[in-house]
Amino acid sequence: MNKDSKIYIAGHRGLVGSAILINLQEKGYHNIVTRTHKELDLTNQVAVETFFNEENPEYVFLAAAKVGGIVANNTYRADFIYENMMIQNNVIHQSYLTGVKKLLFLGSTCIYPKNCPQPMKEEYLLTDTLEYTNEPYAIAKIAGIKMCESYNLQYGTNFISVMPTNLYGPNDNFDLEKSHVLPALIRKIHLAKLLSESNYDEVIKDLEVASIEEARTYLSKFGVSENSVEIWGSGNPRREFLWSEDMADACVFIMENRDFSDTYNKGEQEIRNTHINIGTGQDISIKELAETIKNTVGFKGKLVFNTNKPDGTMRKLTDVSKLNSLGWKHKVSLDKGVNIFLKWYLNFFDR
Ligand SMILES: NC(=O)C1=CN([C@@H]2O[C@H](COP(=O)(O)OP(=O)(O)OC[C@H]3O[C@@H](n4cnc5c(N)ncnc54)[C@H](OP(=O)(O)O)[C@@H]3O)[C@@H](O)[C@H]2O)C=CC1
Ligand SMILES: C[C@H]1O[C@H](OP(=O)(O)OP(=O)(O)OC[C@H]2O[C@@H](n3cnc4c(=O)[nH]c(N)nc43)[C@H](O)[C@@H]2O)[C@@H](O)[C@@H](O)C1=O
Repeated sequence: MNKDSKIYIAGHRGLVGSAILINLQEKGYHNIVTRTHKELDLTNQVAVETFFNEENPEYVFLAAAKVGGIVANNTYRADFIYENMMIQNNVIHQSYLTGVKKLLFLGSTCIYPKNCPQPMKEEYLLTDTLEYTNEPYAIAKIAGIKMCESYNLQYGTNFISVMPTNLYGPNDNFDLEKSHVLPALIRKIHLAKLLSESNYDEVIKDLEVASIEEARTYLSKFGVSENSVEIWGSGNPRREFLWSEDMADACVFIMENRDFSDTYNKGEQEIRNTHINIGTGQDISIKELAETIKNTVGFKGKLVFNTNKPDGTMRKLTDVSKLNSLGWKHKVSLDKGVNIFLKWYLNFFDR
């Protein structure tokens, strides 16, 4: 990519897409094309075809997807498989047809088997069955990896896939039902603290409700009160978390420094491992994460584990040796990230 290259970021208002946009702008890339979901529905084949023919981007970051936490994945199973397959089919196929020079497809570490050996190496893809709560999403993501690989092998395209671990950062989703664990716990524990301080105006403002009674009724559905906060599952699953700006930096680094031909080495094993994990290589239990957030927020109440909610995969620690050997390593530790993230969240709701 050079600084004048025409670059399309699909999903530029999301958690990762917004961080990629800032990262590219900071590095001097200035010919960036974006469309909001409202302006261009990527599940619409004709609209995507028209867009690619009119704009002719040279490089594509595919960061648009139907995304959510464990309960959203398990509840909206049809939406997760349909929308993700449609978005990636349309964007990847049109990128091929219009001669895009390089595309980066964002998958997820949930592509690996439920009981995968740890840490998870790229080569463990398709070696066993998947975790059921997010199987539709994972199958769509595996289809995306195989689509990139297949187009490269048959048509000589240069499409690269990356598998991010759990991410968090500015522009994250804080919806208490649909979000991932880190934003959900920041918001739930912060609201519990506000209740414990009788700071009802702030609770009402955060939840955009009419009264504190309405707020309490809503929060009780999520086990949030002045005395305690409900944590889904047993607290025993372990997760790895990467700050979204680090994720964006890794994406731009790979687009700048890596080609499909680097990963495709003509041996069968290499063809199966064309994707690259992106993570920190360090994980933490949900219980430890909840305690860390509780201390950072300064909440004095209890954490209550609800084992009627799913645990999901017990562990998904990424092996990041491939990424590290390319010369990229994360910068933001989880402790630092949780601190900046809490500040971002408080400023966001202060606007
Ligand atoms: N967040 C995480 O922890 C992880 C994310 N990933 C992957 O990283 C990528 C980015 O995720 P993330 O930034 O968190 O997701 P977000 O939900 O924050 O952003 C996704 C973006 O895609 C857009 N989008 C969704 N559907 C459509 C559509 N039909 N047409 C056009 N735009 C659409 C959304 O717009 P709108 O909001 O308006 O619908 C949004 O801007 C995804 O591929 C995801 O699967 C992988 C592992 C972990
Ligand atoms: C990124 C990744 O995200 C999803 O997989 P997940 O890692 O299971 O994601 P999660 O962040 O929702 O949960 C992590 C753990 O945390 C526990 N947990 C506790 N309390 C809350 C809570 O309040 N909210 C949520 N969401 N989880 C909670 C929860 O029970 C689970 O044990 C998939 O979309 C998958 O497809 C994917 O790619």
